[in-house]
Amino acid sequence: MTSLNDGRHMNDIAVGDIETVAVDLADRRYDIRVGAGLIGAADRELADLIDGRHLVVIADEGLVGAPLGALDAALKASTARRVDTLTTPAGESGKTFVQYQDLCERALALGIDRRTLIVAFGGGVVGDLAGFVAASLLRGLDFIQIPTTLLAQVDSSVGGKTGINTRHGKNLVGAFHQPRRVLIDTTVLDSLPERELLAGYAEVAKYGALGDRGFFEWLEQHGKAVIAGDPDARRHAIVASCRAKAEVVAGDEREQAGGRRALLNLGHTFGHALEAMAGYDGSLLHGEAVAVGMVLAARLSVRIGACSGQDAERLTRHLDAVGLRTELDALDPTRSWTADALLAHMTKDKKARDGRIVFVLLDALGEARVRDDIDPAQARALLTRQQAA
Ligand SMILES: NC(=O)c1ccc[n+]([C@@H]2O[C@H](COP(=O)([O-])OP(=O)(O)OC[C@H]3O[C@@H](n4cnc5c(N)ncnc54)[C@H](O)[C@@H]3O)[C@@H](O)[C@H]2O)c1
Ligand SMILES: O=C(O)C(=O)C[C@@H](O)[C@H](O)[C@H](O)COP(=O)(O)O
Ligand SMILES: [Zn+2]
Repeated sequence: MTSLNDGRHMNDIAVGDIETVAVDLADRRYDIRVGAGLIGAADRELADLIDGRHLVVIADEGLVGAPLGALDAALKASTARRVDTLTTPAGESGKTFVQYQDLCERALALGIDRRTLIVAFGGGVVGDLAGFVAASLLRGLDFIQIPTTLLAQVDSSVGGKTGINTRHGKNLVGAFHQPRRVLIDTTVLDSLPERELLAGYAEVAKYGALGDRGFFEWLEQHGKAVIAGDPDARRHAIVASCRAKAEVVAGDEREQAGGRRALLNLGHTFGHALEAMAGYDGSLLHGEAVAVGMVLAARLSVRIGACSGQDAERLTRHLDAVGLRTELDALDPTRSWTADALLAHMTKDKKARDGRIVFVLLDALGEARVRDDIDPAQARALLTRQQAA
């Protein structure tokens, strides 16, 4: 493992083969570029977009050191008119109104204009926050995503959902704002702590569970290699995930009723409620909540007769096998995750309609469906039973 501040210059890493995944959104079409060493090659990779512009990098403060140094050096070697960097606190507790306001004010103090290009450099927190800053500053600035966590590389940097948390729940204030490009440097994950890798892996497994049984089977064979850092396995998992997400987003950019994008919320109806209850304090990471949320969604699917117990069990076994927690009680045994409190949070989910909770459930492993016909008593009974277990 490479530490963040070991002095190694990421510009020194040779750029390997690069794969391109297109997000096909007509006039807002963009490319996701995946390869080793792309941060140090950002000047070349972004040359067509930089073109004499003022760049404002919004970076996770935890990346100060080698990764940010490498990006800064590459951007300063580009044709940018000027490069400024604003850092913002690491972790979920930083995805707030306060940080959003602070970043907007600091960016405005730099003398930005409508040609300023925002560069989001960090995990999903910084991507969502910087994306929302870009969506709203001067009513919309171009932005680039350079994701540095597994979660951000496979999910949050793609698709244009940006936003912040509120005391009422996750991502309740935000905007759809697509990036102009996504630059995925697979080597930056070498410094990511295992807990964060695992949390990101939950979103990788999600793509298999919701729509691609073949990919899920591949993950059963190679998931541990993805987490351990095998370069080929990791790259395959990232590219396959980006392809899956790009396809869904291209077909349903804004999560319309009846569209497919809501499927990407598998595990999130329960997961976001768990995160809200945990208080965004780092005790429960987004991906960790999604893993438990997917297991609860699978069990609810079995309970209503939509999915076989074997498939639900297989999903749980795989998440368990790679090292993710799958049971409510394993999250924090001292906390009471009561059904009432969880259901109250779930009614505030953005998918809810007219007071009805909308779930993403499984018909089978690899086949998910959005369900607005679930009696909340079924979810209550499931959650009550999980607690008693
Ligand atoms: N917009 C979307 O479509 C979407 C999709 C999924 C998740 N999300 C959001 O993403 C957020 C979670 O993102 P996350 O899991 O990336 O968490 P994160 O952004 O908090 O990053 C996790 C931690 O890793 C550190 N870190 C980042 N890169 C590193 C690196 N290369 N080496 C070492 N440490 C590094 C950060 O400082 C932070 O402490 C949640 O807020 C979630 O709601 C959004
Ligand atoms: O991109 C999407 O669409 C997703 O649902 C991806 C999720 O992994 C992500 O956590 C997203 O932010 C959740 O969406 P939200 O609309 O419930 O905030
Ligand atoms: Zn998610």
